Amino acid sequence: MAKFIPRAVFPAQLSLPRSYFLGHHASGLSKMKTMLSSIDLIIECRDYRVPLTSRNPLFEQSLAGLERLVVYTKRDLGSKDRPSDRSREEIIRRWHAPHHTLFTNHKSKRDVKSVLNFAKDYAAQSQSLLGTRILVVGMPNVGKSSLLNALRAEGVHRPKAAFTGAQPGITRKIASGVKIVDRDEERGTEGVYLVDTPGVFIPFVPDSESMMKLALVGSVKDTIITPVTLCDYLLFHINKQPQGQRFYDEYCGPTNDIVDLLDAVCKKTGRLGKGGIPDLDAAALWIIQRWRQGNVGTFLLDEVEEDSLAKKMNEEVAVSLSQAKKQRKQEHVARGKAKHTAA
Ligand SMILES: Nc1nc2c(ncn2[C@@H]2O[C@H](COP(=O)(O)OP(=O)(O)OP(=O)(O)O)[C@@H](O)[C@H]2O)c(=O)[nH]1
Repeated sequence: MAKFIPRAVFPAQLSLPRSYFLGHHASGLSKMKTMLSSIDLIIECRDYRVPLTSRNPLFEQSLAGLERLVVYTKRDLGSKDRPSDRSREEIIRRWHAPHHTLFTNHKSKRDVKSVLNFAKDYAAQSQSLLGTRILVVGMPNVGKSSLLNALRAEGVHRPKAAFTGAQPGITRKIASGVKIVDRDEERGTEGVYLVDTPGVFIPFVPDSESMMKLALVGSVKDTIITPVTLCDYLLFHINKQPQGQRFYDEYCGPTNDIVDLLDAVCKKTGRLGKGGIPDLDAAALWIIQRWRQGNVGTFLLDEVEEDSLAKKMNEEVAVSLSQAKKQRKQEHVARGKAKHTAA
């Protein structure tokens, strides 16, 4: 039998939307800016599976100058604590230096404690008389509220204070501070409070592949990109993993054809519509959900190398320059039209 060769590239999807910047993202961001003077520390949450694509230039601009802890959430979905995972994390740490970086699974006591200890040490150092206020920011659905709840449970043994959910946009407004560390007389520190914020999406996603990555990790609603396209992109990544096809070999042999895979899944799992027609969308959504739950491999969608962040930042500059050029052109055309109408 011929050796299976996975696709080397995924074709650009020119018709895909590349923005998802909603009203509550914009209002959340402007409210955050007005609060910064009363904030001591920022915790920026990033999804472990997309350490580059989840970089939001809006946070870089708005939060520059403030002390920041970068927390990579959902580590359990991207790492098995192999030596290769640990060396990747070292690279990511170096990207963010001098900011401190931590990697968490919200269900791991050890991971949650590492964030809590950072917050306690920070509070001890800053000796704020009014207590320490920490703003938690990040892309939609990255796990901000889950982290807040886990920190509160671990730190002050109190019940959940924020709603969480598998779709983006559960948190719509900035809440008031939630206590995660009590006043400590011995250390002479006041309490530590976390302020949860709505997820804020990137204003303009540079390419269709980045949009699909953000959709796969759940930063955009599942209705924005068709499930079959998204699942096809996931299949592209699955096939790139060593023995990736073992995640679907109970349905069919190795394939680069998403319809073949979905067809086989529909037949085996009974996802059939009227007249026995395979429900490809339902099968695609099912595979995507299984991946999101960690049942279809533990891998990243971004490639992490020492210089990847620098490259990404250069791309961002190029995109914003070309957008500025486009905007100037549109303004020029609009001015021309206005003159014509006036004449
Ligand atoms: N596997 C795993 N799932 C997580 C982790 N953290 C959060 N989640 C899940 O991710 C989903 C989103 O979590 P939320 O805490 O609601 O995310 P958010 O960033 O507050 O979302 P927005 O309301 O869009 O701002 C939920 O289904 C959580 O259970 C994690 O460390 N590991």
